[in-house]
This record gives sequence, C-alpha cells and structure tokens, in this order.
Amino acid sequence: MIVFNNVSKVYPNGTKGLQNINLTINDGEFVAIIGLSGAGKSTLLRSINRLIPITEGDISIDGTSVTKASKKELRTIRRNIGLISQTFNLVKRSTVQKNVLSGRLGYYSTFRSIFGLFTKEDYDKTKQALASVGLLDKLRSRSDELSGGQQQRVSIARALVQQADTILADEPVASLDPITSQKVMQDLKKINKTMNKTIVVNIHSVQLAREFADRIIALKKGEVVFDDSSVNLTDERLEQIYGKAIFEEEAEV
Ligand SMILES: Nc1ncnc2c1ncn2[C@@H]1O[C@H](COP(=O)(O)OP(=O)(O)OP(=O)(O)O)[C@@H](O)[C@H]1O
Repeated sequence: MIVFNNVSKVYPNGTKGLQNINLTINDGEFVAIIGLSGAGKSTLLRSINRLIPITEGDISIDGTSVTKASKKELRTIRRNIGLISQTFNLVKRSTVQKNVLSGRLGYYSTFRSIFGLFTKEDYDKTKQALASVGLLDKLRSRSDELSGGQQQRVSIARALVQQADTILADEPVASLDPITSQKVMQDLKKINKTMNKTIVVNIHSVQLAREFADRIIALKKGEVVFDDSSVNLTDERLEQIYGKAIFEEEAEV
C-alpha cells in the first residue's frame, strides 16, 4: 500500500510540482495518472521511489516512510519498485538477456554486480520473464535490433525479474504506435491480474487509461482533481481536467 500524506513538492526555482496530495494506492491496483503536460504526473510517480524528493508531507509504502528512509532502506524500497520509462532505458549494445538480467542487480553486493556474477536461478528467471512478454526468442538479440515496442517489453521483463511488487510506468507508450501501445498496455494488465502487481502508469491517452486502468487519478496544476473508477470519468469531468479543447482534439482524430 502506497500512502501520500499531505505531500507537496516545490522545485528549487519555486515551481509547485505537487500541492497537498493525499492518496492511498492499494496492493494490486492498476492506476492511471492523467492530466495536461506539466500537471505533475512525473513528479508524483517519481516521488514514490524518491527519484524526486518531496518538500512537504510523507510518502510511505507498507508502513515504511520513503521520505525518511536511510540510504540502505531506500535501496531495499527501490528494489521492490520496478520503473519503466518512455525511453526504455536499455543498454542498446547489450543483449536482451543482459538487459533483463540487470534487473537482478539490486539483490547483489557491488562486487558481484560489477562482475555480473549471476546464478542459474537468475538466468532461469530471465527466461521466464521474457517468455511472459512473448520475447523468449529474442534472448540473444542485441537490444538495438528490436522495435520500440519490443524494447519496452524487454524493460517490462527487467522489472519482472526484479520481483518488485510495484511497477511505476512513466509514459510507457508515449513513443509507440497505437497498436504497439495496446500490446504494451495488455502486457502490463496481464502482469497486474496474474501476478497481482500494483501498477501506476502515467499516460497521455485518456482512451488507454479508460480501457486498462481500474482507477484514474487526474492532476491539474499539481492537485488531484479526479480520483475514481475509470467508468466514472464522464465527459464533464474530462472537461474540468483538460478544458473544452479535449473534445475538439478527439473530433479531429
Ligand atoms: N527539475 C525541475 N525544475 C523545475 N521545475 C520542474 C522540474 N521538473 C518539473 N518541473 C515543473 O513541475 C511541474 C510538473 O512537472 P511534471 O514533469 O511532473 O509534469 P507532467 O504532468 O509529468 O508533464 P508531462 O506530461 O509533460 O511529462 C511543471 O510545471 C514542470 O515545469
């Protein structure tokens, strides 16, 4: 369970990224965060694993404060949170196998990680994870030989071998075509349902948010302006979040 308690973030230049956020994300939920560019989606998502430090309030996971965690505690917290981003963050010249294996690094001391001393179990887990995103046949391919959608699925596999309970996905489909976006979202949904992982995804597409998320949280200027089941995201609420322009844009598509 992820709990935001009166959380605010003011960037050093004075920009308010988040304003007094109170939220509870339960285990196994699939949550989409929507809102205009600059609304605070990335700030919210990246504050969960303290990639962005908050300036007020507290964020806790299963009762442990992320905000107050020591370096060592933070390492353990981060091991339990997979992060998927728009740019996939793969080592492009490395094989798919090596990229996925790197998800195991959080379990090892620096020494072992430098020398890549992985166990048979690590290799088996890598295969399983790649199979679950339909990419086992790419095990030995170089990552930059894969399409964008395949690379994103490799990054999902890396999060899976990490055996994290929570997966944060920051615009995971922003650079993918509509069909590939659907496939990646389906993979995330499958992981959510079959492995009971908590998924929090920042997404610009309201349509995909509605289709895949159980719960939608909308931000506007750093504040939560909608937090409800996807089915309750009516046109009226959408207009409050995005303004009238959203309907004009949808009509153009
Ligand atoms: N490092 C930073 N320094 C100063 N201001 C920042 C910084 N990062 C983000 N901001 C500001 O904080 C606000 C929230 O930004 P954030 O990136 O969280 O929005 P977002 O909803 O994820 O936007 P997008 O959809 O464009 O990614 C914006 O006004 C942004 O300009």
